[in-house]
Amino acid sequence: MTQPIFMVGARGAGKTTVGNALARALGYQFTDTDVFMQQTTGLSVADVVAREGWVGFRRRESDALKAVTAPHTVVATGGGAVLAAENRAFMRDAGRVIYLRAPATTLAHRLEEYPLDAQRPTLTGKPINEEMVEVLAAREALYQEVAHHVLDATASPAEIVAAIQRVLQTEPIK
Ligand SMILES: Nc1ncnc2c1ncn2[C@@H]1O[C@H](COP(=O)(O)OP(=O)(O)OP(=O)(O)O)[C@@H](O)[C@H]1O
Ligand SMILES: O=C(O)C1=C[C@@H](O)[C@@H](O)[C@H](O)C1
Ligand SMILES: [Mg+2]
Repeated sequence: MTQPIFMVGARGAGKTTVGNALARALGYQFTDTDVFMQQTTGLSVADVVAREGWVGFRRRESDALKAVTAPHTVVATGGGAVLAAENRAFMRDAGRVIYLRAPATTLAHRLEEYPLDAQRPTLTGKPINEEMVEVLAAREALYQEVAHHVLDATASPAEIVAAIQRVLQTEPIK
C-alpha cells in the first residue's frame, strides 16, 4: 500500500501521537495539518482564529490538507477537518481514513492534562467536559461517515498502532 493514511477524530483522540508512531512503524513520512499551518504562517491556531475567525482557519486547513497529502505519508488532521464536505470527499478518495474514537470524558481528561491552549483555543467557551460532549454530538456522524476504519482510541498508542496495521491489511469495508 502506498496511499496516504488520514487520522481523524476529536482533539485529544491521539491523531498526532498515534499518527507519528504509525508512520514510524510503517516507514512512512508523518505530517500534521495543525503543525504545517503553524510552520507556514508562523502563527498558532489561536492567532489565526483571532485574526481571521474560524472561517479563515478552516479555509487554511483545507488548503493544508491538500498540500501535505502524498504517498507513503500519515496525515494527522485537525479535529475539525471533517466539518467540510470537500475535505471528507478528498480524504476518502485520496487514501485510507482512520477514525480514532474515544468518549468525551477521556478526551476532556487528556486535554486537561495537556491543554496546549494556543493550538486548541476553546470552540464553545464552555468547560472542557461540556465542550467535548457537544463537539462529539455535532461531529460523530461526520467522523463515522468519512472513516474507512473506526478504532478504539482508549487503548495504548502501541496497541492502536498494531490494530491499525491489522485493518490496513484488509479491504476497507465502507
Ligand atoms: N492512546 C492514548 N493513550 C493515552 N494518552 C494518549 C493517547 N493518545 C494520545 N494521548 C495523549 O493525549 C494528549 C492529546 O494527544 P494528541 O495531541 O495526539 O491528540 P490529537 O488528536 O492530535 O489532538 P488535536 O486535534 O488537538 O491535535 C497528549 O497528551 C497525548 O500524550
Ligand atoms: O476540533 C477542532 O475543531 C480543532 C482541533 C485542533 O486539531 C485544531 O485544528 C484546532 O484547535 C481546532
Ligand atoms: Mg494533533
